[in-house]
Amino acid sequence: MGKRACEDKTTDESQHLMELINAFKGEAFDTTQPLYNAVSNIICSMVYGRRFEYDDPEFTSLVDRVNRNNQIMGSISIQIYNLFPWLCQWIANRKKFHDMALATKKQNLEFFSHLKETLNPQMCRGLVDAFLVRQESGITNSHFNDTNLLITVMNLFAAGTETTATTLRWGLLFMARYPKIQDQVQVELRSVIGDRQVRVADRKNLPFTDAVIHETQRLGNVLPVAAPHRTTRDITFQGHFIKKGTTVYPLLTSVLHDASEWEKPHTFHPAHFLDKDNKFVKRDAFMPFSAGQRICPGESLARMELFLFFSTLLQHFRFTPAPGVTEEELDLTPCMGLLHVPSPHKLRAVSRM
Ligand code: HEM
Repeated sequence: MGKRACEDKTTDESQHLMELINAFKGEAFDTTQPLYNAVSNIICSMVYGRRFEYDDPEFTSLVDRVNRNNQIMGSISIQIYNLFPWLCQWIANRKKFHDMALATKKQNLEFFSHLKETLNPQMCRGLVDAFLVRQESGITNSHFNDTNLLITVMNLFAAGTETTATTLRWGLLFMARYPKIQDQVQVELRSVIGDRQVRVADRKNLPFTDAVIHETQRLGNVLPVAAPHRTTRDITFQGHFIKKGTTVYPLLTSVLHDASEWEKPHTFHPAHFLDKDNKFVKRDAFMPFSAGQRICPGESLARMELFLFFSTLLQHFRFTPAPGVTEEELDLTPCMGLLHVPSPHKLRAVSRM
């Protein structure tokens, strides 16, 4: 993930995303759908080996279900169900969740069967092809079975779409809310990149833009709670004894907003990631992808997508609040759920080219 082929797919997708945004002709729009489409297509390219047109019904239904699934997973009723599973028959969202998972499963099985019919082992189009080639090599007792293929693909969509798209939405919202910071990003992009396509290799020459993206992830805090883990031995942590085998939920917010680590923990302050010479600096407490052996496996892909999509959009558009809304009126309170998603809002994207 995050390698050259992914870079090319992302730069190609950013052109489609810009066309979509251009079609709003400077009118205010909800940023959700365009960003979900672009980010979902990266997963489609990686998994199925092809992108979809944004209005293809196969694609719209897939994107819509992945996102509704995540919303339902974060709903209060499903959280109650997770605590008290015996309540299952009274939880309406549980049925919705299962129905949608079944529809996603059915759709994926159709995609897989088409990919199987057209499989050329010499030319793998994506992850599914590579998996099928392993399956057909006749290895028995292997992890390359049908269930693992389906679950892997569904996991990549669930884990890799809303996280990245929501971070980008926070980034654009912060830019509209703090126009002076947006000015600085655009001045840097203009002087280092000009009109050409941004590449991953440019990141080291764009310290301010890089700092803004890191600060977006820190303050946006898209995934406040990492995946549940289990202690592998008895341990005493901060004075509390935790028995081996206990389920623990790492709270990433406690690090990303820790007042002993960050100079301005609750403010959008890109200087958190800049030294006195305005060079980019890494910070140990920056861990939106969690840490340790189970750190997010999509980190490098996500970081590449965030950089390329964000820089390309800022290079081409000026983001401002909808007419009649002042910058100060843009609400930065997140909606509660599994993910921290910005409250509903619209932005204008005015072409700079
Ligand atoms: C800004 C974007 C993203 C953020 C903030 C993020 C964050 C995280 C976090 C905090 C975890 C839990 C790690 C733990 O167990 O402690 C995780 C797990 C995971 N992420 Fe990401 N992620 C992002 C994008 C992606 C992308 C693009 C992919 C794949 C294409 C991906 C695939 C996964 C998978 C498969 C897991 C589960 C790993 C496991 O069970 O061990 N993520 N992610």
